[in-house]
Amino acid sequence: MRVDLGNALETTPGLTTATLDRLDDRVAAAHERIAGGMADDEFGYAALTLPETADPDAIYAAVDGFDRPEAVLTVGIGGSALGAATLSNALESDVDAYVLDNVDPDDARALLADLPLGDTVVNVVSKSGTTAETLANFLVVREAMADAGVDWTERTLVTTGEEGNLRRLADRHDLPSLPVPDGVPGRFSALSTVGLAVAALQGHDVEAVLAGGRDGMESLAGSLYDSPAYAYGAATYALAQRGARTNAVMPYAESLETFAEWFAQLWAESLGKDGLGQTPARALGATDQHSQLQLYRAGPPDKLVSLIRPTERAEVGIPETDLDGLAYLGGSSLGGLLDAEFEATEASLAAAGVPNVRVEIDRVDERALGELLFGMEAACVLYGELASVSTFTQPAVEWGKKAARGLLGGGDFAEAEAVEQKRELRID
Ligand SMILES: O=P(O)(O)OC[C@H]1O[C@H](O)[C@H](O)[C@@H](O)[C@@H]1O
Repeated sequence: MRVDLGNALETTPGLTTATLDRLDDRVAAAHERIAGGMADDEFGYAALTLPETADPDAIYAAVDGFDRPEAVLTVGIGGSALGAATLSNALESDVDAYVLDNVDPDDARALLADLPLGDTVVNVVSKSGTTAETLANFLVVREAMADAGVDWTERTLVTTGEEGNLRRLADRHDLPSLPVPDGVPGRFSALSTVGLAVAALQGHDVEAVLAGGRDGMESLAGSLYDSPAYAYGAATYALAQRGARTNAVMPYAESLETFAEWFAQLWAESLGKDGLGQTPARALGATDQHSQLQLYRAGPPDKLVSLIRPTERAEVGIPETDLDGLAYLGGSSLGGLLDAEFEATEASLAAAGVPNVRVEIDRVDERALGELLFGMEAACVLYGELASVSTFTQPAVEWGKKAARGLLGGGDFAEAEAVEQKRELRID
């Protein structure tokens, strides 16, 4: 992963090299804290050791019993789904991957009607084993399988913590199961059993993903000038301090569209604390040049745009044409056009004084994705250290989970009472 901060200099809000130099002492101290947390397997920091501690053989062994399926359906939400989805939507496979995260009845019904249930592996993932959406969806999927005459116990893989409803269910039915590693919050679990089981089921090279993560680990250092991940974390932090409240993440590759979703959870849940944080916005280049870029360039000067691209792409030539005004496209390629759009967007933002950061990987493959996921996690942890927030908790999300559970009669939660107190100003 390579990071180029040039277009964040002398912008509004903006950085100067003097700002970065001053920040670098704090990066050194934060790096020591992070390295210490990793060495002691502290909660959260342990996620950054996954490239070394995750066991690919255990993952392969857990999925071994399922002959290459036609499809894999992940039932999970947030950190229990987005890492796996990022990998499966980035990498090609003849095993189709689907995610059931939301509890939208129309969507669930349509998905289940289309799936070849007899040849699908259901990958249920929940760290807590109690998330209402995941368990409800799983009950629906299980019933659909039974209705279709499929023995769900033969087609289900469970990934969960040591306790909770899902662990009990796996034990009761002797289902193949994987543990969620200790000390790893869901949004930091992409490089663990949570994110990698689907990759294994799809025939991807799990070891290469972890090797990419190790590349990322090795590039952590006590100076932002020596570490692309820390350069990204430090620059985004400093820009946020100066007013870049929104970070629009814009990969220039369809295959990385889900990466932006994964990033959004990582950034929002980890850093949105104590009135601080940076709102992640999801965009896709070049498509969103034609919808969102106007705002990013000419709207309120409270944004940073992160432009992400692979430097190698598939070669698809654009045929020559003698149509007036289009001849310039002929002989070029779709990738060449996309790269030109990427560079034009950077320049257009820079010309308007809007800070933007370039993040590049060599190509969209297992190794580069492992490095990218690790790099952004490390960037986020560094940002959290610099901002002094509790990066690895999500109390605001837990509040809503309790309120919903209380409403559904799943226990006595004071949070549910707040729902009754909703104010109204109705216009019918
Ligand atoms: O894995 P689970 O326990 O089911 O949790 C799934 C998700 O639930 C919550 O919304 C948390 O805020 C997320 O961080 C988590 O990823």
